[in-house]
Amino acid sequence: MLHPKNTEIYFELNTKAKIPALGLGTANEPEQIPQTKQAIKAAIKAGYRLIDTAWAYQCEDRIGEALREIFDEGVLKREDIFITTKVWPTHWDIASESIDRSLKNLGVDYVDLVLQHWPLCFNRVEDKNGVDGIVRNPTHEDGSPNINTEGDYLSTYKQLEKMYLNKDPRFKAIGVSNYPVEYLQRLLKECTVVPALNQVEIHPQLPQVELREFCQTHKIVLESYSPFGATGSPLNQNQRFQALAEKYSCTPNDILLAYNIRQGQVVVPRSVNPKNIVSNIEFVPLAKEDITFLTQYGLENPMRFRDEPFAESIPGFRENKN
Ligand SMILES: NC(=O)C1=CN([C@@H]2O[C@H](COP(=O)(O)OP(=O)(O)OC[C@H]3O[C@@H](n4cnc5c(N)ncnc54)[C@H](OP(=O)(O)O)[C@@H]3O)[C@@H](O)[C@H]2O)C=CC1
Ligand SMILES: O=C1O[C@H](CO)[C@@H](O)[C@@H]1O
Repeated sequence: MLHPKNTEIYFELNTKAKIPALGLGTANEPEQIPQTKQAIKAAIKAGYRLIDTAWAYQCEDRIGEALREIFDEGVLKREDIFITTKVWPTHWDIASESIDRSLKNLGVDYVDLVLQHWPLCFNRVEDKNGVDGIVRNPTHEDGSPNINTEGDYLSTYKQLEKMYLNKDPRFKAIGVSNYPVEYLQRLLKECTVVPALNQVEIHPQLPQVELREFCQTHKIVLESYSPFGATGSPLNQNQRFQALAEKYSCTPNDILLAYNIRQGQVVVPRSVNPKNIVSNIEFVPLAKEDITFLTQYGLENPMRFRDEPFAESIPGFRENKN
């Protein structure tokens, strides 16, 4: 049977815009940041049309360089690529400035989606070695996160909402990231614009069943980050996923991508390896019973791979750490 490639599948946001099911993640390790430009070019050549980035990844300028060269070739235009960027908690009270900075770095007039990166407020600490002169993850002397205790995490989304309602031309849709159900419930009570998307860690060992049901009810697209368990792709070593890969004659990574895409979830695997970038476009028709099996396995053996000390206060983040 003929199947589409992952890059040929699109989902719909509550704005009616189409979002590709597969995108390229760009939270590269610091030593890999210089490889971002070639990774973007390899991905676009392979058919990717979604780039997931953020001010905090320190690679938006390299994505901008790649896009300039791609657009100069004259085959693809800005509107052919879906770009997501995010507002980091250091910019929780200056979301508009953060968007300006990202657009300048990326060299584009607008992004398709802007997300609040984390429901947290950091104090801004200046340091010439920081990102644009700002410490990305500020901490106190004892190492604990330097949270602005007066700040309200919902304030960032409210700023995005106000700009969106004023038809700000710098972005087409707004959303959130790392929001648990409790925070979404509060957001829906206090805001009128339903987030188009919530980006969270999702894979068979963190199936996010409750969040998934909530987002489905409210027509919020879920997007999976760390689909392979982050750096080194540790999930592809899991024997259960390897056994399923044998059944479908594919790789465990293909199973992990299909787990999301087959459930209507956008997925943004990261790679700077052109071979892996190309291989990740292979679609696998993972059957319903195998998705159920994987989810059940995850409910019994939950594991969160992206552990951030600053996320301790967010409901759900303390449990199941790798
Ligand atoms: N909103 C948020 O808070 C967060 C968002 N994200 C987003 O999600 C993206 C993905 O998550 P991330 O945590 O980076 O990690 P992933 O789960 O995507 O794993 C990345 C690792 O998988 C490897 N890999 C990729 N493809 C293959 C393959 N086919 N076979 C074997 N190994 C492979 C990569 O190595 P190689 O380069 O050698 O291919 C890399 O080491 C991020 O880049 C970012 O855009 C991530 C974390 C938090
Ligand atoms: O999106 C993200 O990626 C990083 C790693 O750079 C993580 O902290 C953040 O939420």
